[in-house]
Amino acid sequence: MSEWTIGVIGGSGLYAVDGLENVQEIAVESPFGEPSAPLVMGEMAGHRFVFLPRHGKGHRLTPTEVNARANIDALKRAGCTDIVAISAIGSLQEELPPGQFVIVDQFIDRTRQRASTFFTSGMVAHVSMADPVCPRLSDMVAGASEEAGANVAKGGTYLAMEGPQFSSRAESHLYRSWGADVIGMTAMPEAKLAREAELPYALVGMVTDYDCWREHEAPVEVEAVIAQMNANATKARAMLQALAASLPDKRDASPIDTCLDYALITSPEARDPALLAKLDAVMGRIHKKG
Ligand SMILES: CSC[C@H]1O[C@H](OP(=O)(O)O)[C@H](O)[C@@H]1O
Ligand SMILES: Nc1ncnc2[nH]cnc12
Repeated sequence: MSEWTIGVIGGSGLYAVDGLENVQEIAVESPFGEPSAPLVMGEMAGHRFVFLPRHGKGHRLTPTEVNARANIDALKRAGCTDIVAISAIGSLQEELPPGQFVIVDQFIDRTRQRASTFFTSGMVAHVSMADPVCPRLSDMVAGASEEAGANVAKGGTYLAMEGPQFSSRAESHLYRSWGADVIGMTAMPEAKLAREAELPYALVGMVTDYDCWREHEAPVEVEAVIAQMNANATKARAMLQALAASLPDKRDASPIDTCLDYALITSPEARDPALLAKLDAVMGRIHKKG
């Protein structure tokens, strides 16, 4: 039996996956609020997959409204061992054209209106975000993306903006000057929360547009993003099938599986029992240890 359960967070244009067997839709309750949608659970090539459309059924939720805490908590409750997130991204670099897949490995977080930690007053933790994605999972999704026929850039810095409006040209130039390669509105705080929940996370970004920094080109509009995403979505689905086919049954431990061992700072007697109860999934491994 496979030791992997891959949570898949589908972004704009990817609202379902292909090839799942024994599919069940389950509404998972989270103490952090409502996840974006019920979880779609099934199997591919003998491995469990759990799919969640980030913006909800019919793309109801703005990037700010996506409850990333509830989503990550629900995926953890559903037994996910790892998370593959998929996102539409704007390109800030000439050599990353629409259609290109970028396996993101760094972030600049410019979001400002989102709950970005599970660990609030009564249970404080400081996880490392120096290396914010899982290298093993990122390598696997890079290989699977190539197998699906995509042009793949391994590594890239993702600027997370609040949205929902796209950037001004001045902002787009500023982010380029900071060394950002791609831009989106959702992978933060998602990646931070995955790390707090001890879930290895990889982000497959699919370039849909050149944002608005190219002075002589029309600025990004949703219509163009969706048209390009529809073209990319077939490859994204094939990438997931290639990933399933490439996974061994055995899952070696990742250092991310136990990263809270170095992150919790509140002394046991100062911990808030009510918050600890809410963290029964996020800190499930530590609760079990007693
Ligand atoms: C539809 S354009 C902007 C929208 O697309 C991206 O969503 P996701 O990351 O969920 O694929 C971007 O972050 C914005 O939310
Ligand atoms: N240009 C862009 N800016 C922010 N998010 C995006 N998602 C896709 N394209 C984008």
